[in-house]
Amino acid sequence: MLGLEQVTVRYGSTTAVDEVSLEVGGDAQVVALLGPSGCGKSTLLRAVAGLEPLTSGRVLLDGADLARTPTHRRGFGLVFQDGQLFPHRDVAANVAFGLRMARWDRRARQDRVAELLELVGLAGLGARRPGELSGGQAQRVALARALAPRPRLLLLDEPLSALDRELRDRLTVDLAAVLRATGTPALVVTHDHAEAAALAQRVAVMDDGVLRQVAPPRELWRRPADARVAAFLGFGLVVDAHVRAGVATCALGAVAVDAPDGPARLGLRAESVVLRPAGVAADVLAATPQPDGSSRLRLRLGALELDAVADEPPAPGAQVRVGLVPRRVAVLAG
Ligand SMILES: Nc1ncnc2c1ncn2[C@@H]1O[C@H](COP(=O)(O)OP(=O)(O)OP(=O)(O)O)[C@@H](O)[C@H]1O
Repeated sequence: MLGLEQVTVRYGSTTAVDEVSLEVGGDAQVVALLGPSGCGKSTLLRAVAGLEPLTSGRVLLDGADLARTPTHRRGFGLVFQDGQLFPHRDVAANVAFGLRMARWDRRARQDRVAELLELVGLAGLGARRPGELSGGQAQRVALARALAPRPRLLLLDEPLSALDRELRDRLTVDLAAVLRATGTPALVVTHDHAEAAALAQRVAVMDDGVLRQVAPPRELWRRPADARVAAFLGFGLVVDAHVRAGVATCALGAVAVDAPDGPARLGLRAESVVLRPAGVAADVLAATPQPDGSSRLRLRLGALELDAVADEPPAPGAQVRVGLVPRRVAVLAG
């Protein structure tokens, strides 16, 4: 179990990481660190790896302080965005690198390399050079290399972000399966919501060096801590509502929510709002076609402007009736 206790990293007058406390392992085997560019995600990961000195705070592994343990003695596996494979060694030698360092004997190395290449779906490619691999294959090799010496923790910094969307979606599924299969605790830095939700049991939202919220993905997207976290998670609009007996009433009508009676704030994204024959009237300001044939609408409803999705695109200037989809509406916690 990795434990961060009030970890702070400063560069001169910039506080890149500000008193972050977090646990990785146990029932949160994979934790995703999600946040906008420049919020301090990479700095935190580098601090855990021992590549960045802490200004204050502690990094603990199974209760032991790592302050005096250099990077190569921490037993962590690292994977970066661009793989950073050794270009002059073949795939098998890349995967075997950590095993050589740890003085595994030849036979054990060969077996482990074969096992890892199989695990990441590259069996038979051991003799290839990195230059002969696709981007996706190279990232799989980087993952195999990091996992080979049975690390105590995996640190992944945007491991899939250099890949195109389709490949990335496929590799996300594979990466989740590999992490589950090996049971290795992992801290994954990403700015991709779908990737965070697919990989992690817990998502930590970081902003301006501070952890704003740590929660399982489902809970995070249903109950963001505040308007700032909600906005980062894609809830572009926050509306006031009143809850009674599990039903919230707001400018967009009534919607079932899991919240106590009283005032509440609802986070809405385009997918939260759909056309409903008996819904609330709104004017269409614009309709943008989506790749799947649906449309994204910009609507005006009284003083509000909001986004919605529609299967059939209405003409700009038309009036539509809209309502809310319960499971796509967030209730802000604060
Ligand atoms: N070596 C450094 N010296 C000075 N400032 C740095 C250094 N590394 C990072 N910073 C600053 O610390 C802050 C956090 O940077 P960091 O790279 O951790 O963010 P990030 O969330 O990983 O961003 P991105 O998603 O763009 O990679 C930024 O303001 C950055 O400019």
